[in-house]
Amino acid sequence: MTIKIACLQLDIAFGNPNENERRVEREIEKISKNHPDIIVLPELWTTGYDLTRLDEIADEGGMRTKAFIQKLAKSHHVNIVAGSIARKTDRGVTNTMYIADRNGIIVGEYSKLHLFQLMDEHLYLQPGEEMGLFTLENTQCAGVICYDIRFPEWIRVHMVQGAEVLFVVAEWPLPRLSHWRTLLAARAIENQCYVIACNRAGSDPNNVFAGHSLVVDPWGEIIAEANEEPCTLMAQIDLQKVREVRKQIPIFADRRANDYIAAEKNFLKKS
Ligand SMILES: O=C(O)CCC(=O)C(=O)O
Repeated sequence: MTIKIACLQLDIAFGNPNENERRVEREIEKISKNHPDIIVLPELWTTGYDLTRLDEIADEGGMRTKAFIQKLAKSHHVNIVAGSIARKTDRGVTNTMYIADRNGIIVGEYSKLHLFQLMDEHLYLQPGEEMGLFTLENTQCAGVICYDIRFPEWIRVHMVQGAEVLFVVAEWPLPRLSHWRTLLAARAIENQCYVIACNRAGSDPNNVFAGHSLVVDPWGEIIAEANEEPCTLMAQIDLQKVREVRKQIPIFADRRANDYIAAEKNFLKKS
């Protein structure tokens, strides 16, 4: 089964949800003419990293964003992995991804677990409490956000529960572009899954972002990659390839989870 993906590598207007919604609406309108099955947006696409103004600009309960992407998904009959947004909750603001299917139904949500101290996330945001598993096009998928890709054990927990495609949404800065490419390829190889990674383009008052959205196949080959400019990256993925690679080198059967847990417990007991 093949699935056509479009990653919208947007430049994000700093702290301006109205303008960002206009951009996303326009881009989705344009790209829908190519009939993608799944459209992916970057991290914090409504506000960017305007963290000091979250009181003003974060989305109360994610209500506005959910309604916005549900409407677009339904009217263009396309699945949307809607990057992430700053969401106000009872326990503070979370960095939250929503997923809408072709009928405009929210089929998943995930809030970033690992907060990135280098960009002050820990001062303004609360970590998520749930996993990022969801089903799209009859395929088990996982979604994580930016810094999360530095934590292979978190992604592994999703993969052992059957995920075949990993969506990564990001605002990854240019100085660490080489980490971005290497970490994404490593996550694909070690989990024998497709990795669909949508980064933002452009800059904000503190950072220049890397772009280079990319799609990696389960053998670790990069099958599509953007440059640093705003653009839409298109790719076709074939799920048969996941099954073939997993059959050829059966890492999920060969892994020794109980030994890892015992070794870690032992270490913790001693330390
Ligand atoms: O891990 C990194 O180098 C970048 C992470 C990041 O920019 C983020 O999580 O927003």
